[in-house]
Amino acid sequence: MTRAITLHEVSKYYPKQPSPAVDRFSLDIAPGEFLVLLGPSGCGKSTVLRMIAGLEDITTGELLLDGEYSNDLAPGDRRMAMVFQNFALYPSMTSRENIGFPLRFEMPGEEHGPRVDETARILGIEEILDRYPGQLSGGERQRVAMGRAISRHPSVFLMDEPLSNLDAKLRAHLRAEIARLTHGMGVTTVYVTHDQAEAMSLGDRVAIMRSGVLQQLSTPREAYHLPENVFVAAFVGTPRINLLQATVLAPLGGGMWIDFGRQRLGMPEPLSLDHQMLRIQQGRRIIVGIRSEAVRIAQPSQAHAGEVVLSGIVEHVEYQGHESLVHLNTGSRPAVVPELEAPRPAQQQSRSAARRSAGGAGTGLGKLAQKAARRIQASVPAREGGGTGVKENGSSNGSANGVPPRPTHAPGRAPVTVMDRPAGGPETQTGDLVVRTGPDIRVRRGDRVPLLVDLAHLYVFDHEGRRICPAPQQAPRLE
Ligand SMILES: Nc1ncnc2c1ncn2[C@@H]1O[C@H](COP(=O)(O)OP(=O)(O)OP(=O)(O)O)[C@@H](O)[C@H]1O
Repeated sequence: MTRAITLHEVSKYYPKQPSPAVDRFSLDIAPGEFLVLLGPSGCGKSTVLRMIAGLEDITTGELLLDGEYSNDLAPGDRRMAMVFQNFALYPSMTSRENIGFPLRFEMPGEEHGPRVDETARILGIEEILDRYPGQLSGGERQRVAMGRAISRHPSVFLMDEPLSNLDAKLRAHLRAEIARLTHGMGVTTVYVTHDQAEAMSLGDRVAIMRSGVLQQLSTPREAYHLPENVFVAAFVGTPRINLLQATVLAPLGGGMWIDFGRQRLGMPEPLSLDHQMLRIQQGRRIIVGIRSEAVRIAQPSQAHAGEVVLSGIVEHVEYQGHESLVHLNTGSRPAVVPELEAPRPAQQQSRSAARRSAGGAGTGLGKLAQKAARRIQASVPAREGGGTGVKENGSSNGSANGVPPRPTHAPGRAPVTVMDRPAGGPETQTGDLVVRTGPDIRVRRGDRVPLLVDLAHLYVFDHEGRRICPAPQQAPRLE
């Protein structure tokens, strides 16, 4: 049996925390769907997962399982199995005993052997059934942990960064295995990760979160091609999308340019519908997003229809084997999305990892884990609020043009804070634009090279970070 999960306007307030860890979060997960919760550390992913599991109380809002109100359903009655980052195996039990352990409670008095053997066969771990966790590699331990979840025949898998403790090669391998297993079993899966590549490759859909607020719920393809805001655009995709500050110039006499300061992009006439919509941004600060594959190094004479000309000075070439990434300085000012710039502290475990190691081994849905979660003190840094607009050169929310400020954000939709980064500052030394090229590109540091930008893949975000081009209502559906 597999379940439908609905979260309706769910919020979570932890004691003594000024802002909610999860803020009016709504989501429908279909039976058998693989849904990924994606976002930076501290954005509330694990809290959502734990509320679904019943390990965390829901402060306001509703959880429905197969349409039934389930906020108060005991964790053990939800038929869900959890897989954690730290494997959570009992060190004094063999793999066989670890996999069979939850069956003592699920199938009391019954013979567990056949169920354990069946699970081991699915996972290809028959050979390690008689070994202890200390005698297993990280990948094998995680397979055993998954075995323990699978053997229960749950109706839902809840996976909290299950691959983060493994090296990159093993991660990629197990990722494929998880996709195969969960789809094969048709079990509804909710998977938490901060790794966008993992989310993109695994999820039927991804729910991208920031500061407790759902930013976008879509297929991975739509998140990449039609990001709803600058945060999603910057979070999804490697290398990160180029984000440049600009102004729209649209004089009454005609013509339209996107002005980056030292260079301008001329919009071809007649203006497309999307570009006509940009006219209302005349004089305002905008953020332009250009993916690195939407620019090529080529002479203006080679431009196709829809390509416009820029130029840049080569700062650095990153050789990647199958391609090269050319870092260029176009003299523009990059826009910074604060939550994405701060690196994940090396020493600090993710909060969910800290909570899990405090909880120790177990089935993950027991009282022990619940108590351990509550022991986590409010020692984490204060989070930013829901976002108040753009921090750039004192420009305000459109009121300078006589336009009244926008109302505060709709439930669950906070504007995205974007910060100014001065041109010519230390950051621009590594280039403000990254262009993807073939591996054999012959350019040297200091060369000025001509660039062609494909306008069909140009994103424009307003000063609050919302995508305005392609216009939300015009965007073609991808599926
Ligand atoms: N028990 C708690 N008491 C107080 N605040 C908490 C508690 N657990 C989590 N938080 C706060 O709630 C917010 C969301 O935490 P959560 O662990 O859900 O984020 P996350 O996105 O899963 O992060 P990570 O990837 O680091 O695990 C954070 O700001 C965190 O500080």
